[in-house]
Amino acid sequence: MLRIQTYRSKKRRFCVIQSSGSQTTVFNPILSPSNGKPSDSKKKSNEAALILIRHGESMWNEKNLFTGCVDVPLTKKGVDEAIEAGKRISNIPVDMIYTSSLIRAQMTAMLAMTEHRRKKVPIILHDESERARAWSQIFSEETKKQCIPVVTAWQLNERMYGELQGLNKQETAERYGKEQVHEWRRSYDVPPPNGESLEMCAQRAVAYFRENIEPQLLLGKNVMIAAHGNSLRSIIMYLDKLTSQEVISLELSTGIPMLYIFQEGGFIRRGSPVAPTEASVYAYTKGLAQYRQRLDDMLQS
Ligand SMILES: O=C(O)[C@@H](CO)OP(=O)(O)O
Repeated sequence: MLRIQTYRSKKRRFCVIQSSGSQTTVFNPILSPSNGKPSDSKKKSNEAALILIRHGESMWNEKNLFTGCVDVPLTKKGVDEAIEAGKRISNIPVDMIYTSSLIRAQMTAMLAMTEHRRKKVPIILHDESERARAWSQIFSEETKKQCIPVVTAWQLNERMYGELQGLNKQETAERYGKEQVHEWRRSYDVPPPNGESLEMCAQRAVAYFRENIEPQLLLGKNVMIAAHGNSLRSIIMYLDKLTSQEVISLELSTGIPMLYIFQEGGFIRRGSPVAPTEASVYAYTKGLAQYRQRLDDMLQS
């Protein structure tokens, strides 16, 4: 069973961003601009878009090494995948971005946003110290409206792969047997040696999602999460109510964004937008269709 921290409804009323360590920042959300540009979120909405994206190919994906919490950058192919993912979601509103603290997820989020038609600038919030917070302030309200806050959270990091980190996946399967390695990689509750099982990964990733990201969705904020194969598998298990058996066969490709609509407290899976011109995606909700229309109008004028 998933063990998820109980979540107090009181928290849902505040924009509280909890990031690394014990520090909690009260964030003043970037409000909808009033300059005729498309408003990305509605203040009083019970509907919001949620985009999940696994990072593009990393240099250790390419070498077929167990990566886990080792901080490895994207390959050239991974960069291209992130840009391609950005094209797929270029018409979906994004008000806030959450990434893990690992560079491959952060690169993916940033590269994807270079393709977004709204052309807001993603800005990483630094709260590692009081000084880091103070020194990264923006002093123009107008500029703030054209930015997207990016929250980095270690809780969204890849599952810690223990003593498998840095080992070749093929060689490990030859040494310990395919079945054992498959169990370590895909089972719900069997941890790799000295590492995290998916269940342990869920205890931090899903708790973070529920405590920090769901409140934003409830406020009508459209959110993108750039994270990892297993931290996202645990979140999808929660969103899609998968059993510990069903999650075994859940595989995520690198760089493919997945869209959910958050509506009346529930999540509706909408697959992956295939191209910016994929009409059906924008017909999912009236809000998305209207957003896209406003983008078209803005870019024509
Ligand atoms: O090596 C890793 O960290 C992960 C994701 O790339 O691998 P796996 O497919 O075994 O979960």
